[in-house]
This record gives sequence, structure tokens and C-alpha cells, in this order.
Amino acid sequence: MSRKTENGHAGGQDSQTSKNPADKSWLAYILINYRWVFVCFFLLPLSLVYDIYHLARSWIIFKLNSAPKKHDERVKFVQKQVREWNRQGRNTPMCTARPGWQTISFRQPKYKKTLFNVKVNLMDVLEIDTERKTVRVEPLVSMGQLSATLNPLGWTIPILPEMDDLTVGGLIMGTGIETSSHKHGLFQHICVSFELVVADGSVVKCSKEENSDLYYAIPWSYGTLGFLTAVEIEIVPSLQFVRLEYKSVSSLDEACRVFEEETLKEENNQFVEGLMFSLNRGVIMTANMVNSAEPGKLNVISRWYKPWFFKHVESFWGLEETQVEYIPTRDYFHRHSRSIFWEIQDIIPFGNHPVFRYLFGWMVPPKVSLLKLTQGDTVKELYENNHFIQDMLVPMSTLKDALLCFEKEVKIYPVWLCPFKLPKAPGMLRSPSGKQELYVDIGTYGVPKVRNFHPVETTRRVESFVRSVKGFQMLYADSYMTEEEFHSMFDHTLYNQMRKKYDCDKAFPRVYGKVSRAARD
Ligand SMILES: Cc1cc2nc3c(=O)[nH]c(=O)nc-3n(C[C@H](O)[C@H](O)[C@H](O)COP(=O)(O)OP(=O)(O)OC[C@H]3O[C@@H](n4cnc5c(N)ncnc54)[C@H](O)[C@@H]3O)c2cc1C
Ligand SMILES: NC(=O)C1=CN([C@@H]2O[C@H](COP(=O)(O)OP(=O)(O)OC[C@H]3O[C@@H](n4cnc5c(N)ncnc54)[C@H](OP(=O)(O)O)[C@@H]3O)[C@@H](O)[C@H]2O)C=CC1
Ligand SMILES: CC(C)=CCC[C@@H](C)[C@H]1CC[C@@]2(C)C3=C(CC[C@]12C)[C@@]1(C)CC[C@H](O)C(C)(C)[C@@H]1CC3
Repeated sequence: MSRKTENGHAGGQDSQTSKNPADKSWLAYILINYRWVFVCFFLLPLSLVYDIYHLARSWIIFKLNSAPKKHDERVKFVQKQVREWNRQGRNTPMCTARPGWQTISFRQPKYKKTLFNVKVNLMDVLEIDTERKTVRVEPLVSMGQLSATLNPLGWTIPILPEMDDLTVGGLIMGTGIETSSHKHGLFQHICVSFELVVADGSVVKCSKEENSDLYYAIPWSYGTLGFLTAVEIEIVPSLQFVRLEYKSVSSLDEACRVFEEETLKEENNQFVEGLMFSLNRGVIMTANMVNSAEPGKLNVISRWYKPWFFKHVESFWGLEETQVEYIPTRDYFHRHSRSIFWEIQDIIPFGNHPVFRYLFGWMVPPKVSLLKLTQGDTVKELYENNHFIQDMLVPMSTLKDALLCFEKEVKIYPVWLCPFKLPKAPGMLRSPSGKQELYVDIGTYGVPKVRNFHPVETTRRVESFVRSVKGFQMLYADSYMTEEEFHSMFDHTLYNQMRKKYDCDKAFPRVYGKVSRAARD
């Protein structure tokens, strides 16, 4: 990571060096400043091999049409393990056996080492039902796999969180959001039904009609009510291109106003997104799927030589007229994937250079899981102390105050803005008014540019602001809230009832026990 905070050394780096003087050594220097050598020559090719292997595997399974038959067998295997846990006396709570380095989060869960690990290796698309407009999938199906499956058939899921390796299971047990969320809600809101193996080893199905209490309690429960084994998700027709409009905004007030106005035009705008490049400079994007592109306006952004998407967006800032472009739909869905939003800048600082693009551009991005597996303690500490990664979900009416809060506390740009609808429904996320509300996800990923950044204190101040406006924190990120604060942010009423009903106390930790900072390495 090459950039530093304004004070040139960033509080945390001090603590890092003073803790272990050996970190000053040439090895630490090389690991930090030349991580790209390892990434380019080792991780990029390995990521490619890994992806090709998975694509080939899914393709063969699809051709053999073997997944639906195997599904029941695989669910029985999950049941067998849970029954074995019951037989052994229910001593330690359970979690999935998915290794921590594979999860899309900065940290590794500590509890994987101590809890009873249950293998839930279900990773196939089971059935596409175009009459009912649903796709039935297993929990380890990833977003890249799902878009590769559905798009050629002319379908997509209404919300497609864009990082290729996000899994259906993780997005339901945690949460998922994308630029169509102002129309469709969060990932949980496009799910029709869940199939789970619960603590006694039985299979329970739930939907709005069947076991609806469990259905509403599953999202944000982080695998603490049961093991997910299949999900039915809505599908909608997918057209070939996305027609994207870029509107430049030049003040904070204008940014908030245009962003809210465009979000409210729900019928006109299928997708709404904002990128702020400073407190007063931003580009608001609105988009719709279309079947043809105007000549000369097609931009295939996934090509190896194309600039990172956020850089491309920045180039529209300052233009008076709204700019229009057409992007292939799948490229749009994964538009920030190649640059891992803007994190790639810190990993490969010259990632936009033509020579790099020519030699390696077609292989990016490196897989987040492999980066995580190989980052080592030095890089990890550097990120821990000098990096801030948070998504905060706040009511749209508080967007301006929230942006001012982030400016004061971290001053990281670009800032990602993504609106979403919070429907009135029971569960962890209660709309404060009891009615449907409009929220916005504010994503900040990068190196803070303020003098007084402190990973714990700064995050706690931001968390406190978010609680004060009745917002929510996305829990893949570091959370420093106490259990009490956590309970005041998330409504545990239904969750507690379901914990009792499905006898979860000895079977699974509580959500806080899985997502708090103390539970993660
Ligand atoms: C279940 C499934 C999984 C897929 N997985 C991947 C993947 O991991 N990576 C990737 O790149 N592409 C995947 N695809 C997409 C697939 O590779 C492309 O659709 C490809 O263009 C299909 O090849 P084809 O034209 O030779 O087959 P086609 O002749 O178009 O399709 C016929 C086959 O599709 C199956 N089929 C048709 N409709 C359905 C349906 N509604 N539900 C289930 N099966 C159906 C039939 O069993 C038949 O064997 C998947 C598609 C499906 C349906
Ligand atoms: N655009 C977006 O919406 C983005 C979302 N994210 C976040 O990333 C995370 C998803 O990452 P991903 O790597 O896919 O998932 P993870 O492996 O991080 O899983 C997240 C949680 O879901 C639980 N879980 C996953 N599968 C099952 C299952 N089959 N049964 C029971 N519990 C399960 C895990 O339990 P256990 O601990 O027992 O394994 C874990 O607590 C989410 O938290 C999401 O909010 C990140 C980036 C972008
Ligand atoms: C709601 C939305 C859009 C969230 C986007 C979140 C991403 C920006 C996050 C998710 C996982 C994430 C924390 C990650 C990292 C950056 C920010 C990511 C990609 C990186 C790649 C930074 C570099 C680190 O060495 C390491 C490899 C461990 C992590 C891995 C996870």
C-alpha cells in the first residue's frame, strides 16, 4: 500500500513499528511496497486458473444436469453431521466449515477454529423456472456464476451484488445491495423461499406463506438459526445493454438533491448510483436495460485496456450536459469488480499503466480470497491501522449529515452511494417509522486522509452517528459496537423468538458472537 494519511505516517503505523521494530526491516518494506510483484506473477495467474476450473466444473455439471439429483444427497449429508453433533451431546455450537479466507470480508472468523464445523458444500444452480420466474440455487453459488448462468438465457436476478465471489448464502445470512435496490430492496427481499437444516437435523422450508416467522428472521442472522441448503430467488428478463446517464454535480446540496430525485423516479430508473470524488464533486448515474445501443456510444468496459470504472466515471465530472453511454449488461453488473471498487490502487499502484494492462490487464482482478490468504501479518497490520472499510445504511433524509460525518472522520474518496428501499417487514432491520422507507448505503473504502484517524475510536464515532439517525452497519466490516449498542441498532425480537422455537441456544452462537470485532482475527 503506497499512500499515506495527511500526517505522513498515520497513527496506526507508529503502533505497528513500535510494537515490533523488526517490521522496519527490509522484508517488511518489500512486502508492503512490492506486494504487486507477488500479485502479478503469482496471484493473477492463480486466480485465472481457479476461475477456469470453477467455470468448467459448473459447465460440466450443467451439461450432465446432475446437480438437482445430487442436491438431496448433499442435504442428507448436512443432516447427518447435525445429527452426529446432537448424538455427541451438543457440546460446542456449530458453524459452517467454509474457511475464513474464502469469505468476502477483511477478517477471518476466529470461531471457525473452536466451533463444530459442518460442511455445507452445496454450490450449484438447481433449476430455472421461467414460468414462475424463479431460480433455485444452493448457498455457495456465487454472483459471477449466477450471472454467467442466467444472462445467456436472457434472465437475471433483480439485485445482483457485483463482486463475483459473493455467495447467495452469505448475501442472505448477511446482506446484499446493488444499484437496483431502490426498486427491489435488499438481497433478502428478492428471495422467495429458504430451505434449511435446523438444530435437530430436520429440514425446514420457509417463505412468506409457510413458516413466515422463520423466513423473516433468516436475513442478517449470520447462520445462527440453521444451515441454509437451498434458496429460491426471483428472476427478471435481462436485456443486452444498460443505457447509462452520467450527471455531474458540483456541491453537496446538489449531490443530495439530484441523488434523491433520481432515486424517487423509480419507474424511470432501474439503477441509481452515486460516486462522490470530494464533498462537492460527484457524478450521479442512472441506468436502464435496453436491447440496442446508439452507434458509437457502446463502451465494453470489461476489456483489458479500459480504465477502472470509477476513473472513467470521474472523467465525466464537470461536464454540463448529461452524458449517455451503453454498456453490456453483465459488464455493468460487475463494473467495480475489476478494480475491487478502488482498492486495486493500493495493491497494484500502476494498475492503469498501459504496460501493466498489456501484460496482465486481461487477468485482473486477483481473487479477494487469494489476496486474503496470502496477505501476511505485515500487510494485515498496515491495513488494520491505516485503512477504513465500512458500509453504513442511513435514511435518505440524513444523507447530507452522513457525508459530512464521513468527511470529518475519514475524508476518504471516492464514496459509494447506493439507494435502497427498506420495506415494512419484521426482522432485524425494522424501518423506524413502521412504514416503507428510503435508505442509502454509504460505502467508504480506503486510506483516511484526516490527521486524527484511529481505527477503533473513529469507527465507534461513526457507528454512534449511524445509530443516532436510525441507520445500520453492514456487518462484513469491522464493528466495534458493544452488545448493548448492537441490540439498539438491530431489532432482535423475532430473532430471539426463533432462537427459542428452533432450539438454537446450544446449537449456534448469537449474531453478536459472530460479527463483533472480538470474534474476528
Ligand atoms: C442450470 C444452469 C447452470 C449453468 N451454469 C453455468 C456456469 O456455471 N457458467 C457458465 O458460464 N454458464 C452456465 N450456464 C449457462 C450455459 O453455459 C449457457 O446457457 C450456454 O449458452 C448453454 O449452452 P447450449 O446453448 O449448448 O445449451 P442449450 O441447448 O441452450 O440448453 C439446453 C440445456 O439446458 C438445460 N436447461 C434449459 N432450460 C433449463 C432450465 N430452465 N433449468 C435448468 N436447465 C435448463 C437443459 O437441461 C438442456 O440440457 C448454466 C445454465 C444453466 C441452465
Ligand atoms: N454489494 C454487497 O452487497 C456486498 C456485500 N458484502 C457482504 O459480504 C458478505 C457475504 O460474503 P460471503 O463470502 O458470500 O459470505 P460469508 O462466508 O462471509 O458468510 C456470511 C455469513 O453467512 C453465513 N452463511 C453462509 N452460508 C451459510 C449457510 N449455507 N448456512 C448457514 N449460514 C451461512 C456464514 O456463517 P459461518 O460463519 O458459519 O460460515 C457467515 O456468518 C455479506 O456479509 C455481505 O453483506 C460484501 C461486499 C459487497
Ligand atoms: C456493499 C459493498 C458494495 C461493499 C463493498 C465492500 C468491498 C469494498 C470490501 C469487501 C471485502 C474487502 C473488505 C476486502 C478488501 C478490500 C475491500 C473489500 C473488497 C481487501 C482486498 C483489501 C486488501 C487486503 O489485504 C485484503 C486482501 C485482506 C482485503 C480482502 C477483503
